[in-house]
Amino acid sequence: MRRENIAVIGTGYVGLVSGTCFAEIGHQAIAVDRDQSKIERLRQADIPIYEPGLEALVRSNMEAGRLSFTSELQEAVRRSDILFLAVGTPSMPGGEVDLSYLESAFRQLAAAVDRYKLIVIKSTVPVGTAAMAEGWLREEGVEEGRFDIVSNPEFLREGSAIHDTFHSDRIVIGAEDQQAAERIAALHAPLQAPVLFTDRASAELIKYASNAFLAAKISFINEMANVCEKVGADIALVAQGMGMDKRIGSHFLQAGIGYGGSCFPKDTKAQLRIAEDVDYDFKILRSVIEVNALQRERFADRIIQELTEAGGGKAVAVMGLAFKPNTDDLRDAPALDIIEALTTSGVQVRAYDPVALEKASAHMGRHELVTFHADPYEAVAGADAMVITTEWEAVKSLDFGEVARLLSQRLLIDGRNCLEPAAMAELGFRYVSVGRA
Ligand SMILES: NC(=O)c1ccc[n+]([C@@H]2O[C@H](COP(=O)([O-])OP(=O)(O)OC[C@H]3O[C@@H](n4cnc5c(N)ncnc54)[C@H](O)[C@@H]3O)[C@@H](O)[C@H]2O)c1
Ligand SMILES: O=c1ccn([C@@H]2O[C@H](COP(=O)(O)OP(=O)(O)O[C@H]3O[C@H](CO)[C@@H](O)[C@H](O)[C@H]3O)[C@@H](O)[C@H]2O)c(=O)[nH]1
Repeated sequence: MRRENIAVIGTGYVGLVSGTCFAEIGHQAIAVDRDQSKIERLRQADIPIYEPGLEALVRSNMEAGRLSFTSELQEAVRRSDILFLAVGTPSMPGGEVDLSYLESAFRQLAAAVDRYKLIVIKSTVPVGTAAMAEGWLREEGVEEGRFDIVSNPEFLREGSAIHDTFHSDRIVIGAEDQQAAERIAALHAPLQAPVLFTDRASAELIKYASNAFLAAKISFINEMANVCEKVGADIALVAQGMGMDKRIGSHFLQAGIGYGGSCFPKDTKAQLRIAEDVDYDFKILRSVIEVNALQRERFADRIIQELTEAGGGKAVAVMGLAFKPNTDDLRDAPALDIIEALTTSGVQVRAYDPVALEKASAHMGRHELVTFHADPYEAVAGADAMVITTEWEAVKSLDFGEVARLLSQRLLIDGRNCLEPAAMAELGFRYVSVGRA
């Protein structure tokens, strides 16, 4: 294998995980971030995000001299032959993608293009961005022939990012230049993943299409769950039966309070906007987004209805703040919207999360109706109901006999369908879940 000198620009989830994994498979990787405090922490192998297994991998690759961190972008570019861009591409209020971080990184790196550089866009970007980035480099005076730009979207999930990288379903390489494409494929060869070569526009679109399709699966199963509640069917069995059909597949059919996180909400809105910009009304996607927002609202309404029917309780323990287990990421976390809806109705919230508590309290600030608890039993003690918003193992494995004793009313509302209805009923709970009448 040819050992490449790689710079990864941006050390969020994607930059940090992919830079570390490139080092792990034998390349020389330097990870760059403009956030100096992040770089100082990373140099001590102090990982700013919670991602299982990442710290050990960063540490061992730093010790082996294959991974380093810097805030000097141009220095990193001079020392490297392949540059991966993994900066954020957040949503703007109208759904359009904010490419300002990407543009600024391209313009900054231009001054350091002292010889041929192979530049790879790993950030999720709208169709046409790779072509536009060529224009940014030319405007900065970089000569034609000194670079190629390749699109190589990232498909890892938070919480299982390292596993996903080493067991990738596919590596998509969108390029105009065949040699550039083959070099990026060779770089990934130790991962032994299937490679799909495409043009750049198709690669850019594959990323949005994949996220939009997965989000659609979730909204579909959530609507089926809502129907199940009305007709007295069980969504878990419906999903199981559907998933046994290989054409449908069993993944992403978990009904609940809908999707959140740093990707699905922003990427579905971006894809809708991309379609609008070419005069296409992407009707399914519009509904997927609407259903997802409604699912959170329905759940908050259900909690209030259950509290009222149980005699007007006013305090709930909200278990899980991160948008999914095994991450401390709070971006577009359903729990935060649900807490807001509850407090707006005057309900007191006793919030628990095994890893995201500190971030959540910093993010939400002080609120007279919200308290944060590092101990799950303390969160539950004296509350009128327990609400599950993230299916953390630490929540699923609680001693529910003890929870029943600590709650002032045995009301358990499970937004992730992660507990067994019969077992909860046996403990005397009124157990409410999504789509399981
Ligand atoms: N988070 C995920 O699970 C995931 C998965 C697949 C794809 N993506 C996509 O990957 C991209 C990055 O996502 P993320 O969650 O890792 O982002 P993030 O927002 O967590 O991190 C981006 C990092 O880039 C840094 N940065 C911004 N401008 C810079 C510059 N000019 N020079 C150096 N550093 C700079 C920021 O300081 C920040 O640390 C996005 O486009 C996202 O949609 C994310
Ligand atoms: O059956 C399911 C599966 C997921 N979710 C929710 O969907 C959201 C996203 O989950 P997941 O896809 O596991 O996490 P992400 O880390 O956001 O990963 C998605 O977004 C990334 C960023 O683009 C992509 O790289 C990944 O392929 C894509 O799965 C979370 O809120 C989950 O709770 C459900 O409600 N039901």
